[in-house]
Amino acid sequence: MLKLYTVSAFLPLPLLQTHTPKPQTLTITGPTTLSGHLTISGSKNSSLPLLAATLLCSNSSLLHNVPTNLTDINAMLSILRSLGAKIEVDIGSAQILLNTDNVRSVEPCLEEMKKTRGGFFVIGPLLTRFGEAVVGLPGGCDIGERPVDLYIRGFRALGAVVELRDGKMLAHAANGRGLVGGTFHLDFPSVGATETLMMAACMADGVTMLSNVAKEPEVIDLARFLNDSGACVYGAGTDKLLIKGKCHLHGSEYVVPPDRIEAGTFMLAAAITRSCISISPIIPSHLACLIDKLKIAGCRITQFNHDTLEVSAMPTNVGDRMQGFDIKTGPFPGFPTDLQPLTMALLTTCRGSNIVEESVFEKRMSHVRELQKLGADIRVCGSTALVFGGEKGSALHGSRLVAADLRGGVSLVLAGLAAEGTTEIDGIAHIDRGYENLDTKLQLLGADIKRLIRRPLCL
Ligand SMILES: CC(=O)N[C@H]1[C@@H](OP(=O)(O)OP(=O)(O)OC[C@H]2O[C@@H](n3ccc(=O)[nH]c3=O)[C@H](O)[C@@H]2O)O[C@H](CO)[C@@H](O)[C@@H]1O
Ligand SMILES: C=C(OP(=O)(O)O)C(=O)O
Repeated sequence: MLKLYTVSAFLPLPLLQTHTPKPQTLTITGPTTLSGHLTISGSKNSSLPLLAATLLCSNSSLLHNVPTNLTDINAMLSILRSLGAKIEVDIGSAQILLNTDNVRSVEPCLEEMKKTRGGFFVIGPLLTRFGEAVVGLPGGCDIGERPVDLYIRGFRALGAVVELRDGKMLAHAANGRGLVGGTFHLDFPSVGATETLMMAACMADGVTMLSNVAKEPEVIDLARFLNDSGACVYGAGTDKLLIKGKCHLHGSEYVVPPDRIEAGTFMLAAAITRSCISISPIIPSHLACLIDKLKIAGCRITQFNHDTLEVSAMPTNVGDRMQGFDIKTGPFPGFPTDLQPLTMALLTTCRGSNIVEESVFEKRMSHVRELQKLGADIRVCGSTALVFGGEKGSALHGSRLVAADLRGGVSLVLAGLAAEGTTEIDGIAHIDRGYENLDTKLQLLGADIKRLIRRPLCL
């Protein structure tokens, strides 16, 4: 079996992928210096629960600034369509119009469910709207065990009978009618469980009190959309939610905010390449932790207007030895776990021995082995990594790598931008789940990065 490679500049992903996409490879030639301005897409992790929440709303809902060129978003749209939702996507204006009035099914397509963790959000709206739901257990990045115990116990607190069977969660209202308000304390402030239980409680009969909930900006977005649609959700952004159930929610319009993780990714890209770029729109308070760390490293971060940041990591700002720093991930407002692998890539090029502690997911270290192939000196013990940059930071060199998950995959792209020579990265379907046109955006900033489609040739 021989393989042929063909080059394509930018391949928009089809809206509905009915076929298995051909394996693709990113090839990066470094080291690169980036410059210019970049527009940040709408947030994937806000869009996914918002799309699910439209199952609670009568008439049409209109979402603006949705990152429509993500496989995660397209899998979510397929899941909603499999339930009977009518959906119109305007790719050019990043708008999605949804009407779920004709939804009758409580069991979304199992195959589509396997493609995205976000698809599991539909269980909350389905259970509260129809009194029952049968939903495949969530997929998503392989970064830990990712159990669903908080969802199960939360639904039970709202009067549901829940069991796991044949890779699915089966839930129905114990009273045969619908969910009822209840009280539930989350052992850990899980983002997905908070959002799912919030949606379920919106149409439960009575008042629900959820404590130790997630405070992530995406939770606040969902609460805003639900309240705009007639729900009564109080306390979003604090660790307690009080939700008064309503019999009826109506459609509304919502503008998805910029993706804080994509913004952080490009800030780190500027830092690792010792470049100066600007990005907008962003909400600086969503990135406070990263901004603080980059300032410690010596980067100059300047805010223009309310939504534009310039990140300068030019040698004139940071010297030729960027200062390292330690990080410990945690729920918002802590350091985002989604930026941990990318920050680790930067730290390999910084001075000193720096500690990266992953406290949210127990298995989010798969990028380490690949970064080591580039010459990085990293030692891992459990969920903690020690990154040795030495006096100057490691000098990375190109290699052939495999992305094993979304953010781990993009950490390899960042390292490839800084490495001497050519880096090839396979497994980029993981990256396409969560980054719109990453290669095209980096090209616009001056990176030498190409997407290759691998066509196996059988002789
Ligand atoms: C689509 C989406 O928004 N994904 C984000 C969401 O994932 P997701 O919602 O899956 O992450 P969670 O906040 O639920 O997970 C945090 C921790 O809680 C644990 N847990 C969760 C639920 C449960 O029932 N039991 C349990 O033990 C998980 O195993 C993990 O260790 O938040 C994560 C943490 O910010 C981000 O990395 C993901 O990008
Ligand atoms: C882990 C992520 O996504 P998911 O929760 O969908 O696996 C992510 O966005 O980094």
